[in-house]
Amino acid sequence: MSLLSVRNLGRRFGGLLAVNDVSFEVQRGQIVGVMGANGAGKTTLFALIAGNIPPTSGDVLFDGRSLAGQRPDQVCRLGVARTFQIVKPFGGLTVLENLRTAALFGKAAMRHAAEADQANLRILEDVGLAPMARQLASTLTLSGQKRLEIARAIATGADLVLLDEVMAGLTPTEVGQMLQTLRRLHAERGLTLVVIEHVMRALMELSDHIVVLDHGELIAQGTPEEIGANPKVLAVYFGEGE
Ligand SMILES: Nc1ncnc2c1ncn2[C@@H]1O[C@H](COP(=O)(O)OP(=O)(O)OP(=O)(O)O)[C@@H](O)[C@H]1O
Repeated sequence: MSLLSVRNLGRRFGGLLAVNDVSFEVQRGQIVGVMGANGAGKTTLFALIAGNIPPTSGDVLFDGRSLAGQRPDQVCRLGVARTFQIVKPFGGLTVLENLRTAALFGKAAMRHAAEADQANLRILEDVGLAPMARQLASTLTLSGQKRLEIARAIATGADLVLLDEVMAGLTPTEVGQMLQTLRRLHAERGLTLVVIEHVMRALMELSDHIVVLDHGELIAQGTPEEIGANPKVLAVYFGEGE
């Protein structure tokens, strides 16, 4: 059984079909990339999976269970966590304190702050933020804040983590480092990842499987090699093929 099944999912905003009859599967342990131009519906797709907004049609199954009508906190407690494109750490709290709520109220459901801190320090080591654990989150660089966002999603104890443009705005060196971090987290923590990214080369390197959205519709899916050679994808990105 797939860990995540997106089934004929749709979301309308007034006259606009932001997500239109989208279906795909994510297997446990996979890294699935989501590609698409600005406004293609990628972030709306994440918001629908994570329960931030309800779908107008279709369904999402997580581990065989429908997420329809579930609030974000309920979806999180089932084991799905997401990051946000615009990072919003609690700037007045330390990096470690930022992770506490996630560990106490997410699927991990830890009972005590000390227990949460111990587990979260290991996560901070994995994302390269351990030296900044006691620093205020507001003092982190953009790359650091993106890493904190990832750490917070993992601290919930999620099996499935949805990463929304965690490489946007990073330098090429930082993108390389982020790819290494994501691969390590995936391998060592047995996470399943769905990754939205505009940095196409990075997405091609990282993903086992890629889905491509265009104007809300899924126009292609397959391995990175298949997507790189798909005429519909080339037409959307480079105005060639077809
Ligand atoms: N709350 C909303 N109300 C009305 N329209 C919305 C809302 N959220 C998104 N949209 C519209 O839905 C479409 C898809 O937006 P979405 O943010 O999902 O695209 P995206 O692929 O994530 O784009 P980007 O790469 O720029 O983040 C866009 O036309 C957007 O303007």
